[in-house]
Amino acid sequence: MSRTLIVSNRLPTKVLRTDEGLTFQPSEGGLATGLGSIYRRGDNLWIGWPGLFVQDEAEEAHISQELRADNMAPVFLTESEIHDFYEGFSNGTLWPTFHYFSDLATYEQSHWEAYVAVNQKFCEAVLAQAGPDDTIWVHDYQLLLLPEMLRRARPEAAIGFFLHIPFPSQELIRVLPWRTELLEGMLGADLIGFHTFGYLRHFLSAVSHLLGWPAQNGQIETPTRTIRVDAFPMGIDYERYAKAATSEAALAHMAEYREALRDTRVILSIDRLDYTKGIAQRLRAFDLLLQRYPEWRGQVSLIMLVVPSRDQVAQYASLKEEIDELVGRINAQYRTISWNPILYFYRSLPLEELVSLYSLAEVALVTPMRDGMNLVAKEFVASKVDKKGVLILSERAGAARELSDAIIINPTDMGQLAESMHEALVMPEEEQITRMTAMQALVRRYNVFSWSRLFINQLAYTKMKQHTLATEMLSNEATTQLLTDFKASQQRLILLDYDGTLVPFHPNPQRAEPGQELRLLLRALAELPSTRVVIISGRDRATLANWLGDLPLDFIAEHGVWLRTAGEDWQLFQPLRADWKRDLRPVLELYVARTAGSFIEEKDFSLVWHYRRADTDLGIERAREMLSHLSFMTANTDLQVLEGNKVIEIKNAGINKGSAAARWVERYAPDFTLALGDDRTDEDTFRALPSEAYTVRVGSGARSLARFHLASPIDVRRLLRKLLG
Ligand SMILES: O=P(O)(O)OC[C@H]1O[C@H](O[C@H]2O[C@H](CO)[C@@H](O)[C@H](O)[C@H]2O)[C@H](O)[C@@H](O)[C@@H]1O
Ligand SMILES: O=c1ccn([C@@H]2O[C@H](COP(=O)(O)OP(=O)(O)O)[C@@H](O)[C@H]2O)c(=O)[nH]1
Ligand SMILES: [Mg+2]
Repeated sequence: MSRTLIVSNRLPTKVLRTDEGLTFQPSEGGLATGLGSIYRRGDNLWIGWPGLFVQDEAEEAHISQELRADNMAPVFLTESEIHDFYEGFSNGTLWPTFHYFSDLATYEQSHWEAYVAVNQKFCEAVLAQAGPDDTIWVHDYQLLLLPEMLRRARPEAAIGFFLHIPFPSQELIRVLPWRTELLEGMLGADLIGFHTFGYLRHFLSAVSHLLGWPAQNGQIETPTRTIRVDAFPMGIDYERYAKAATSEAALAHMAEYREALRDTRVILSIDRLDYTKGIAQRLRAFDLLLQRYPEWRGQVSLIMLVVPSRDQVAQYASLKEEIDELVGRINAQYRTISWNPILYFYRSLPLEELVSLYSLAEVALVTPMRDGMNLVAKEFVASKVDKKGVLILSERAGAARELSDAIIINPTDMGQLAESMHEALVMPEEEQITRMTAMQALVRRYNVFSWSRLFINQLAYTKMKQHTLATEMLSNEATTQLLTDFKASQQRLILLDYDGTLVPFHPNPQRAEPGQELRLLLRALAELPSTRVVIISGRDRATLANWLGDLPLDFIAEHGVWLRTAGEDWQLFQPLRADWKRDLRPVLELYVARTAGSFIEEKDFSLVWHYRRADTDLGIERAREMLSHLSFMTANTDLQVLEGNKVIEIKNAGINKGSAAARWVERYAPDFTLALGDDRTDEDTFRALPSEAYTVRVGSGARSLARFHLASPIDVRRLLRKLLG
């Protein structure tokens, strides 16, 4: 039976070493609490780190056995892995970078090496568990390399990846020395999920700027695969919180707290200790509230629960000191014998106590500087059974995209924060209920179960589409058949596109020379008996002649405008005009001036605008503009505007690679035809050939008229070498 394997750095259970021996406790943090409710459903398995350094094999065996019974498989980390991978690269490099705290980030080669090694360790742990039909769902920034590692070991596996933290602007990603590896690591997945559309957009822009792979309709095309990307805002186990809020235990706690607090009103703040959560800023804003509105002194207390987290990382330890100091100062300044401004707890609490705090508080103050989602905000909403209470929420938490009925604030605007607390404290009950009702409907409906169902279904759908849409890979069997047919044939025709097919793209087109190895290969092919090898390219004839003209090859240049049979002169496909260039060249020049990095290539009977070296987004934008501009200018002429890979070409209509290829078929009547090409213009060739021809599209999984697919120029050359026998 197929299962889902959840893979994350932290397991939902953490093991602690206490005086009484090992104890097992629920983990804190949104990933563990959020997903904790779903993995037990069905026969699923969760693979991850149990949160401590294990001393010996006996301890390891004991922990494995205990966790196994609860559908968990532990990955143990050594002390130095915890230091370099977890505290170092994950929480000292990636966490600050992805939360826009780049100045706190460290860049240590040894931490990076540990990150690679631990991702590899996770890869082996997954491979040891995963059956061929299992779905693998990898989570979060500690495992960015894992999808690609798994992909290499299991090319066909269904692999999903979800990022729980923000994905920042590509300006921050590009600072990372290992940015390429990290992005490529994620792209090993079939489906990549983010909490918000904003994070998704940043990711697509990073992939397009830093790797050069464009996206369309939520899909990224790499040279070898198509990857789906989407936003899936994570939810919570709504009923668990709603039920817990009315449980006997929670009601008992509530009564106890209420008695101790008498009629003091409560503002609540709950987070892991983290500089991204804006805890210190929140304290200063509370101070400001008491200054601006002295009437709240003695009336309102801030209950602040801070859960210990990552205390071995330097910035976390110093933040703890700052908070201690601030709480001390504010309390010392305002407290009275019967009233404490801030009730500060530095520990974690069990669910019933947590929920009774949610119920008790009139206001929840969730004001992170940056937060992937923030589940505390949703848990507060779910726990408000009587629908009274106000949520103050940072616009920089993922949750703010959904919870628009909260009071949305900018967490750095101290004045706004203080005012929002006042506003919350005086908000009429009716308005509280209206807002809370709307938020509850949303949090109840888009809960953690629907979230995971949506992701897993989307992953299955993506996988299915990959199978049905992709042109068949040129398999070993198909290659064997191709070679047999080739040997048996009397007259062979081989049509080879140049860029993207025989050689990879180069940012400067004039630098994509063939090289000695390719030249030897082409010569050997052309010297086989009864074999015509044709270079069929959009390039100008001079360049092709310069690079390959001395070889016994035929040429189709400028997309079919110029033709040359080996040993003869160039001929025009048909008489053509070029006087239109005079009118259109200034238009292209205008776009060159407006698009840094773009340039014009002039051929005898066409003009090409190249934007491969321009900023990717600007290039796409200008290309769109140019297309509409040119379609207006070329209406009712016999010119054609053609879009290619980062180029726009204007040429005479009716002449293309297909019409030229047809001439060769007519002239030589081959009984074996092989055509290879990577671009839209090569589809004309594929269309023009008889159905028994071997047509092969090179590159990504785009739809093609070709019968087969090959991944890259490397595979093309490998195939051509096989023809030599
Ligand atoms: O494992 P730790 O180092 O102890 O840290 C705890 C977790 O913190 C982060 O949680 C995030 O996930 C939440 C759910 O998607 C989201 O609401 C929140 O905004 C994130 O910060 C981290 O991403 C997890 O990997 C950690 O386990
Ligand atoms: O004493 C506590 C306080 C909080 N939490 C949980 O920790 C999670 C925090 O998740 P959130 O998404 O708000 O932020 P993260 O810590 O993941 O960045 C929430 O589910 C809380 O219920 C907990 O388990 N014990
Ligand atoms: Mg090409």
